[in-house]
Amino acid sequence: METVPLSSANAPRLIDGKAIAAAVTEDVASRAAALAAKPGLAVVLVGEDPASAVYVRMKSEKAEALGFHSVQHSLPAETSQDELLAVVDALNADPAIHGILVQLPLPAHLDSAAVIAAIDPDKDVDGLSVINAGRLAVGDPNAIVPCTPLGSMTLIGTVHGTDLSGLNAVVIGRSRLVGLPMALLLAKANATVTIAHSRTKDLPGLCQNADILVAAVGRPEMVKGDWIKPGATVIDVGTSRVPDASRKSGQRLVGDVAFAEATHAGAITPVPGGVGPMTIAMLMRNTVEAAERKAR
Ligand SMILES: Nc1nc(=O)c2c([nH]1)NC[C@@H]1CN(c3ccc(C(=O)N[C@@H](CCC(=O)O)C(=O)O)cc3)C=[N+]21
Repeated sequence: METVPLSSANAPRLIDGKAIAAAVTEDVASRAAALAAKPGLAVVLVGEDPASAVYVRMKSEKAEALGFHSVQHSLPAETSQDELLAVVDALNADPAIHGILVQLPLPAHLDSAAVIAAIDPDKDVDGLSVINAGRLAVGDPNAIVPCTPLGSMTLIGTVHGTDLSGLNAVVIGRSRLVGLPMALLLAKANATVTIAHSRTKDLPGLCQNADILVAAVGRPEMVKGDWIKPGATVIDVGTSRVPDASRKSGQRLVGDVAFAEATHAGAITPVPGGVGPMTIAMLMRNTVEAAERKAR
């Protein structure tokens, strides 16, 4: 690989997810204030995974900051399937709750598909249910779209606008939460989309053809600099914690892209401060929208 020196002259444009998320949440706050009843968001956490606990707290705090009715259910790791389903049922029946998020992954003894299926589709602000996945696939405007892809599309829009005609997009990852819905949204926006995954042949060569590259694998710095087409827009969905002795915490957050090598990208999202804040902003947006629909 030819190494491109890091200089301000050829550095990629940084896509400031934090600032764009702030604009989204400002709009959400004004929509929330216009409603007679506060939007209600319930976040359910099972077990004590520390990373999940951090994210859940960030979500609850953001909801409170926006004037939402915010409830958090922190259940012990040994919660049974029936106990968790009873919590979901109670939230489904609660008219003060418009959005329900069950933090994933759940402990191994729980059946997450059955839990997600139990959430009222109109309160499924994660967009994970079969109903919302189907609505998205067929273009039903009532689809609740998963937050990370929705936020990623907004970030792409700041570079390319909403019409991606003629652009090649490669999505690495095919998960229900990110890769699959991301590919659908890109195709809907007229991009030519390829879904890549662990069995893809010549992933670097495929990526080199991408005008828009979305990395959603969860493998730290997997995408190398020479995989990136000069001028490409790079959306880095990964957030992995890696050991870093120079930090007080002993670790640092890195994406799926070797950021320091991406000097010739046209635009790139940093980690942290890129897709992550957009995910939370879009969760708030999906919740206020669910509350608006209920009020109609
Ligand atoms: N049902 C469900 N829905 C989810 O949306 C969901 C989930 N389960 N399980 C885990 C993943 C992960 N996730 C993130 C959200 C925000 C940041 C975020 O804001 N990150 C900050 C950094 C935060 C930090 O310092 O740790 C940033 O990138 O700037 C990251 C990751 C949502 N997830």
